[in-house]
Amino acid sequence: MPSTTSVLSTYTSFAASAMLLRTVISEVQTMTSQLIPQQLQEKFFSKLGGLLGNNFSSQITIIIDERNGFSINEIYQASEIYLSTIITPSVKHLKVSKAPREKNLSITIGKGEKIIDVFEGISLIWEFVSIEKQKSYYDYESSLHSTETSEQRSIHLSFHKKYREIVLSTYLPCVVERSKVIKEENKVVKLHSLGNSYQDVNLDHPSTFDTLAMDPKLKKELMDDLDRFLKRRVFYRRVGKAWKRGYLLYGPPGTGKSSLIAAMANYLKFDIYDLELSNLHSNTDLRGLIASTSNRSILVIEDIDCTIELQDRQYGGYNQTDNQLTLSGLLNFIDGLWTSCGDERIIVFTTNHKDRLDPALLRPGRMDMHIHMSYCTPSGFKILASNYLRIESHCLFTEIEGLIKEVEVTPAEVAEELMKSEDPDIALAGLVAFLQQKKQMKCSEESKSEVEKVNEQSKQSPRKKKVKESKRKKARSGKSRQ
Ligand SMILES: Nc1ncnc2c1ncn2[C@@H]1O[C@H](COP(=O)(O)OP(=O)(O)OP(=O)(O)O)[C@@H](O)[C@H]1O
Ligand SMILES: [Mg+2]
Repeated sequence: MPSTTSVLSTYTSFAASAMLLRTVISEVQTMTSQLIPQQLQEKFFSKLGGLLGNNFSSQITIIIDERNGFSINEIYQASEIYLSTIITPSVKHLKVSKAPREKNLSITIGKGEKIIDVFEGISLIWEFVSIEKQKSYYDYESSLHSTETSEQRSIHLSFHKKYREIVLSTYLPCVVERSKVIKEENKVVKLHSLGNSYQDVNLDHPSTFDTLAMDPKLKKELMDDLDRFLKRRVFYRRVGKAWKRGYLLYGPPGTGKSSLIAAMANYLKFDIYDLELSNLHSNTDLRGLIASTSNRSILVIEDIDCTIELQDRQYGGYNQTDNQLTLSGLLNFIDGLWTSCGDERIIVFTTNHKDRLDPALLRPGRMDMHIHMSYCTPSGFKILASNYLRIESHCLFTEIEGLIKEVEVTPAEVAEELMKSEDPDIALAGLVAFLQQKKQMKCSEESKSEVEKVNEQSKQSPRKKKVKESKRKKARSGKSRQ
C-alpha cells in the first residue's frame, strides 16, 4: 500500500505538471487562435480541458438546485420533466416513481448520469448531481447525539461558454415551455367539491367529446369556442376583460349535461370545482371558496333552477344587502373576483328548466353560450352504439332510428339498454322493445288525453248551452223593450 507521503508527493508532482500544462495550453491557445479553424480548436481544447477539469475548458456549467431556499425551484422541476423525455439508451440508472393520483410513471435519471441534448447545433450536457449531507444534532429526549442524512439534489447543465446567452434566453425558456406541455399531457383532471366537506378526487369520468351523443354541429361549435377561448390570452388582456367564459347547459335529466362538463374538462385538462351553493352561509364563505380555486379550471353550479330560491334568501338572519346572496349577485361577485385574480376560468351552469331561470342569468352577454342537450337523435344513437357495442351499422339501425324520431328517449336511457348485453343483436333487440313500449305508452297517453278533452267538452256543453240560452233570452227581452 503506498504511504501517505508518497501519495502526497505524487499528487504534488501531478499538480505541478498540471499547472505547467495549463500554462502551456493557454500559450498554445493564443498561438493557434489565428492558425487553426475555430471548430477544431474548440474540440481540441474541450477534450484537453475535460482531462484537467472544467477550469481550463471553454465549457461553463449552470447549476440548477432543486430548492431555492424553502421554495421549489421551477427550473429544476421543468428540467427534470424535460430530461425524462430525452433519455438516451446510454443512461444506465433510471429512477421510476408513481404518485397514487398520477396515471403515468415518472422517470428521472439516476445520480451521476449524463444526457446530451442538441439545440440549434449546440451540444448541451445535462447531469444529475446528488450530494448526501450529514447533519448531527443532539436529541434532548433520548439525550443522545444523532445524525440525519439529507440529500441535496441539483441538475448541472454544461455547454460552451460562448452559447451562454442563447442557452439562458432561448434554450432554458424552451425547456420550461416543453415541460409545461408534457405536464399538461400527463395531467390528471381533478374534481373538487366546494361547499361540501372538502373532497378532492381524480376526475375518472371517461366522457370525451368522442363518446358524447349530441348534435354534431353544436358539438363542433362548442369545441371551436373552447379552442378560441384558450388562444385568446392577449385579446382578453387588450380589451381589459377577465379571461373567462360562461356556458349554460339545459335539457331534461339524462341528456348528458354532467357528461358534457366532464368531456370539457378532459378536453381542456382543466380541473372541475363543483360548487354546492345550498351549503353556503355567507358571501365570506363564497369568497373563501372561490379564492381557493385555481386558474385553468371549470367552476360548475349544477341545477341552478333549484337554487333559485337563493334570490330572496338572507344569510345569518341579518338583513344586510352584503349578506344577501342572489343569483345575479352571485354572478357579479364571481366576476369581480375573477377579474381581479383569475385567468382561464370557465363557469358552467346546468338546469333542467331554462324557463324557470332568473332573467338576469339569461340576459345576452351573461352566459356566452346556451347549449341545449336534447333527447336522443338518430346521430346520437349511432355514437352510443359505436361507443357501447363497437358497431357502426346493423340491420336494426333503421327501425331504431325511426322509433327514436317518434319518441322522447334520453341518451342515458339508450345507453342503459345498450349496456344490457355485449352481443349487439341482443342489446339492439332490447332497445327496439324498449322504444316500442315507449311509443305505445305515448300513443295511449295521447288517446287518453284526447278522451279527456272530449269529456271536458261534453261536461262543459250543458253549461255552455245554458249560457247561450240566457244570452238569447236577454237579447230577446231587450228587443221587446225597444
Ligand atoms: N349525451 C350523452 N352522450 C353519451 N352518454 C350520455 C349522454 N347523456 C347521458 N349519457 C349517459 O347517461 C349517464 C347520465 O347522464 P348525465 O348525468 O350526463 O345526464 P344529466 O343531463 O347531467 O342529467 P341530470 O339533469 O339528471 O343531472 C351518463 O353517465 C352517460 O353514461
Ligand atoms: Mg347532471
